[in-house]
Amino acid sequence: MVRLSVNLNKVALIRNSRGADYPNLVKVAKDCEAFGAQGITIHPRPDERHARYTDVAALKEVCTTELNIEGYPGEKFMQVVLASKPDQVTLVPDEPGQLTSDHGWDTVGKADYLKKTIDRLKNAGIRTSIFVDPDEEMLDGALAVGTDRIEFYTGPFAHQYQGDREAAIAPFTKASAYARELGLGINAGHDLNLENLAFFAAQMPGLQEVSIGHALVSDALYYGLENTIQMYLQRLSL
Ligand SMILES: CC(=O)[C@@H](O)[C@H](O)COP(=O)(O)O
Ligand SMILES: NCC(=O)COP(=O)(O)O
Repeated sequence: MVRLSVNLNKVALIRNSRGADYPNLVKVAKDCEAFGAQGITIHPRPDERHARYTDVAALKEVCTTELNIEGYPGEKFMQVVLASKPDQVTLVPDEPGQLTSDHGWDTVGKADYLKKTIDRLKNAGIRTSIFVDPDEEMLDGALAVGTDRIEFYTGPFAHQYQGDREAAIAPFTKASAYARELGLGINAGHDLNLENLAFFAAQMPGLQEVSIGHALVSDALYYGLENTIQMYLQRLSL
């Protein structure tokens, strides 16, 4: 089974735009879970333009499925996740102020930093995942730094999907088989949507979890949140 973790960054973005607490992130998270989501993700960035650091503790109190916190492991981020102990922390190599995530870690060049960070998280009992491109050298590096899982950055797959989906998926299928050989758990995310998700999941041996936010929240404008979550779950069950 591939778990669906709903990323609520875009819900937080709407909340923040009026300086009040509506939509309320905790309520939306609980509703997503009631509607079938198997996890909740947020990605607080240093400017807190969508998810805020304080959202981590608030969500930790209510989430009954799996709470996944994504982000660059600056000291503030680390203090917040070590205090709240979400189920999973996904390390992402984003610069402060980056519009959105657009690449995976250099797990070889940043090995010392990643290893120290992963050790701190694992010592606190938190499962770790690191955001990577589908590249065998980077997967070897991921294994060496001790992460439990990797999350494939699926932006390039999503962008190429319309033009040539076989070419788009090929590096991911290959890397996914290699990650399994190494014993790494496999997550994936970025720009997955109703059109590309079923194909992606079907071609990815061992895929454990997808985190989806931008497209899912956008689809909810048309179909409603409950229907939308069911539609994504249906894509994962094909
Ligand atoms: C790592 C990743 O792909 C997601 O966390 C994504 O970056 C969240 O998207 P936004 O921050 O752009 O909403
Ligand atoms: N880790 C990917 C994620 O949480 C959501 O990315 P997107 O669906 O908002 O592109």
